[in-house]
Amino acid sequence: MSGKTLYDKLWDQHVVRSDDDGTALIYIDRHLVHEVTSPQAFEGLRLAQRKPYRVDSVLATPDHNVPTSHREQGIADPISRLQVETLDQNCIDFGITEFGLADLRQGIVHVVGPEQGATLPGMTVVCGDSHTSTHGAFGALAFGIGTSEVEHVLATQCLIQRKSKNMLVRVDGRVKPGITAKDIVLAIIGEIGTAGGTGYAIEFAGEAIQALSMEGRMTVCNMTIEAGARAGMVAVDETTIQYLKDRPFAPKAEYWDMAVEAWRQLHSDPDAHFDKVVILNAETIKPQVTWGTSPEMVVPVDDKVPDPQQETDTVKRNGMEKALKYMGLSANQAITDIHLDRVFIGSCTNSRIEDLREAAAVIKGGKVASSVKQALVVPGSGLVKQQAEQEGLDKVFIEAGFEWRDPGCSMCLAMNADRLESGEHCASTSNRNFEGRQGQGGRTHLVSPAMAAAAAIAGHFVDITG
Ligand SMILES: CC(C)[C@H](C(=O)O)[C@@H](O)C(=O)O
Ligand code: SF4
Repeated sequence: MSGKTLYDKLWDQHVVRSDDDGTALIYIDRHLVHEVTSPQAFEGLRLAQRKPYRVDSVLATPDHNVPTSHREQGIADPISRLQVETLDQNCIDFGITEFGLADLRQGIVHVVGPEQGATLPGMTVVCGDSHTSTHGAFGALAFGIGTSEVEHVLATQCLIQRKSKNMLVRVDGRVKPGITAKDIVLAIIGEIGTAGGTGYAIEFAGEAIQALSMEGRMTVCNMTIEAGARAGMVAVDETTIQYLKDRPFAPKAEYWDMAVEAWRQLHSDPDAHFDKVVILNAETIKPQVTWGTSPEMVVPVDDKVPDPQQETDTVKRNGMEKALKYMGLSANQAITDIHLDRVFIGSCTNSRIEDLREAAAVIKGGKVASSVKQALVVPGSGLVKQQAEQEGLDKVFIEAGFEWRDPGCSMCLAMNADRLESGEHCASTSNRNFEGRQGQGGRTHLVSPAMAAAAAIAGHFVDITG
């Protein structure tokens, strides 16, 4: 019998009951909650006169609808205000810990969980949000769920699931200087496509992944959902353990030692079987830029916008033509000729301290190009913001002409005041570039924080490694 993958181990440790039809009831250790997908779930609990099964497993924070400036004025948009106030009230009524708008610890739920040590190795972590895959970076089984499942987990601490197949994405070798986790994951999606991971749980491994910090691993796992897989994960190692030590929700004293011992088992066995294996060479990865309306429409910055005429598959060709039209780009145009109207550094993909450091390092001394209407830096949490300010990063951004905002999802999606106007091109460190994602008619180019910062200064994309 072959050994177990990391995913097999996490799955087996949480099965409460398996049924012959292939479904299983699994136990959930951590439930993260935000304002968008929770109101009906709490309403369901109320109607059924239920209480949360394990209230200390739940942690809530508003993120999608929060303003990122002038918070003292409250939330202007009535729908956004209602969502945030409803979360506050639900957390009070059900006794749930919430980092509200006025709390320094508030931020994007996928930044807040790990930062607090609320996400730990070996856990099952769910949230009514597709980017819950982020938390898999800690050797946890983490995936997004729908609102009815949010209610189910609140009420029972369990979920009915079907086990996925195992996929290994191995990135061998070391990346070149200037290449970040974002470039790695965009290159992976460029390779396997947005449906490449459908039906699989992906484990990311190899020298280039092991060499990443926890922030980098979170960036990679964050975009697993963009590769079609609900869960992505990385094995536990010293990097994981060091990151978690002394975090507020992490175990303390003798419990810490016991936990670390158990966490060290959280890796795939050498003889584990994967249903699919994809291998990339880190040395060949260049800074990535998306040119289209899907994360798989990505090329290296020194390349050109692809020509649909060269595509033999008619479905793909039509998709490319449609994307080029929406994006206002022409075939064979150099990526470095794409001019930017706005720049957004933020989102649960790239708003952690390291991301801000990388962006600031590129800016040093430079000024945002006069052709760029707006360049935003939105830290992922109040604590990230505070840390960045202690390091003086805010000054680097502000002096260069960036706006230094308060934490939230911001321009990642058009659910708050920060958005693109129709036709505008944006260099964005977020994870989705679908039509209208950052505002109706807006044109998103997904890049790393360093690439976004360099584009803000130049006014167009530049090869930061060239
Ligand atoms: C609003 C929420 C349900 C959604 C998600 O699930 O991912 C959002 O976070 C997104 O990134 O599109
Ligand atoms: S930052 Fe963007 S991707 Fe992340 S949870 Fe918020 S809206 Fe979703």
